[in-house]
Amino acid sequence: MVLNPVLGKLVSKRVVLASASPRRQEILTNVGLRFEVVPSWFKETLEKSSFTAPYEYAVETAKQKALEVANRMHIKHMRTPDIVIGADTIVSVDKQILEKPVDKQDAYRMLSRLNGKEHSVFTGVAIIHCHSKDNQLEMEVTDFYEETKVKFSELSEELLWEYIHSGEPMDKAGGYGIQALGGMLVEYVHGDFLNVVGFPLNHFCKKLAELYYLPSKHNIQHKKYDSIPSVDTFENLSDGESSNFTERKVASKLDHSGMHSSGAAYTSENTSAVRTGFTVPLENQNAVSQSAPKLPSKILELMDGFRASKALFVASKLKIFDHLKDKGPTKAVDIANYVGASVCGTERLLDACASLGLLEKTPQGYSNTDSANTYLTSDGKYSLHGYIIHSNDHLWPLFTNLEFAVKEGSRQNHRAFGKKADDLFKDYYHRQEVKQRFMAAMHSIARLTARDVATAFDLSQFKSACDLGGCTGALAYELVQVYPNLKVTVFDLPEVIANTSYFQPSGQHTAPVTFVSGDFFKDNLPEADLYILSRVLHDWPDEKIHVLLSKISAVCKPGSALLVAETVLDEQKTHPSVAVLQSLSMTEGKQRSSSEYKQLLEKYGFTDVQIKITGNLLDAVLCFKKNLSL
Ligand SMILES: Cc1cn([C@@H]2O[C@H](COP(=O)(O)OP(=O)(O)OP(=O)(O)O)[C@@H](O)[C@H]2O)c(=O)[nH]c1=O
Repeated sequence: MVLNPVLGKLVSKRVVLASASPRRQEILTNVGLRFEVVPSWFKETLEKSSFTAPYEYAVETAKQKALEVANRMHIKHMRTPDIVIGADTIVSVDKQILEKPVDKQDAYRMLSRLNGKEHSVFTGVAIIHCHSKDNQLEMEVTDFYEETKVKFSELSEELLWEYIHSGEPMDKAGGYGIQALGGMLVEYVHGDFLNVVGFPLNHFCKKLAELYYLPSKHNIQHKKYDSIPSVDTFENLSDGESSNFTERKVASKLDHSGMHSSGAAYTSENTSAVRTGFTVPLENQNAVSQSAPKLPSKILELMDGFRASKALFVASKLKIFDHLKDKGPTKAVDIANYVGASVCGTERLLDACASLGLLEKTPQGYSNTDSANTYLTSDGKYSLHGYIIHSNDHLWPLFTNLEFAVKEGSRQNHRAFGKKADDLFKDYYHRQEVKQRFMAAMHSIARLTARDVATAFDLSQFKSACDLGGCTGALAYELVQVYPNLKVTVFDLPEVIANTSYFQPSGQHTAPVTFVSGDFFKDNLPEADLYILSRVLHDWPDEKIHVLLSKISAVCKPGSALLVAETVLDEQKTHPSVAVLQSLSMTEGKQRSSSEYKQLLEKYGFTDVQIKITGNLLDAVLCFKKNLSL
């Protein structure tokens, strides 16, 4: 339950907390907000002397933390969140800014400065609303700060050192945690206590109310938002894109005076627009247009989505991106000749790709965008070409029959391909060409996700791993790069193992990876300290999973572990949509939430189940075989 209706407005949104702070996670979880945690990689190294007031530093740092995550998720992980929240807490005393101490001596220096005095704790917060339009990331930044005054008692040296040796100060601004032992140092607090802990919840809710409350025409200029509206008021709230958030966006002026580190312009106003690579439509610069009905852009985008997907598929199939790689601008007629297609048809396809941000068009011709070079050419390290072709040749026909799939509740292989696959993978492996296509598709996703899966947990304690259904070995090769002492066995069907040589990485020492053929439902599993199931569990029905997990549990020695890589659903099972939409293929398996994975794995004797949402297409779940002596 979400008590506060403002937070309720976020229920259907993909919210990301760009913070590693466990306190922030707890404060927001406690009020029922559902979000994904993607810690920011932004280094807190802004030049403090360039800010006139300490809170400006906290706000800017919060903003940069959130922008970094929004950009990374959009570009690197191709998962654009709806909202990214960033925060930064600092302590200010005698015009100095104190952050987290670097060591015990530093903690002592900080606590001594605070001793017996009043200081201010500032938390800067940035709320970034993101939209992906024509593959460009559009962001709207709202930021604010909260100040709380805290006074320390006069404390003895001995007490300060005792406190420092407790270890508590090290990951906390100013070197103390008011919510725990540090509470004993504090004489009084004036202001929001949670602001000191790391997140000004009350101010955050007010800010959301400001963003989502739809004011009438009369009060649009004058309404002051200094309280969280009552539930009644919230009956005026509208949903999603028709909310006041869009209204405010229309009213905001675009001020190109500010540039953030990635070069996108944003205003320094409280609510501001960050726009990357696009111009503001004229009507949006004019506040008069507020009364005009807004385009339901999300719905229109969905309505057209199939055309966009198919344009991408056909351009990939015709190898247009391969042809344009490392080439200057090329005329449509030359591309048409190369691909053996009509000039007029090719030109329309090229224009469509340019409009989707996949190609660049100049008077000299068409060329690849950077992301086309990286992801759409067939031989790139992070090429998605294999998965795109699989989507066109396999998923598209299945989804064309979605209506039957929903009505009958079953996979539509017979309608799509004229035959019923009695076993999920039999059809794939029947023909060489289909087998290669499927392996290339799996390879694409594995390459793109391998680093995040391999580093989601510290696996350096394991000497040997066995990747069950490890296909081309993409994850295995990544694991041995990250953990040089690890040896990985890739275990997969003989038909798969026979075709893996094509996918071996070049220029990498391949010895720590070996391939063993077998059927993980029937054959003995190779011995290992760590078993891996990447993108396996969601494909199979409960009976098959029972066979597989029972076998793994039986061979796993106490203390050994199982790493599962899947897209983990939120508890409501509506996000991330990539997994929810995948379910529509109607395989007999299913996607699961964190609690479902935990329950499933515990049922087979695994404990200490830890789940890491990576922000990439695959998340990671690590669990350990129960120690019998416990
Ligand atoms: C004064 C005080 C601070 N904190 C913690 O101090 C960190 C500040 O550092 P930050 O840079 O704002 O955040 P972070 O922890 O580095 O996380 P991130 O957002 O990823 O930068 C946050 O954790 C806060 O809770 C407490 O837990 N209790 C207190 O009384």
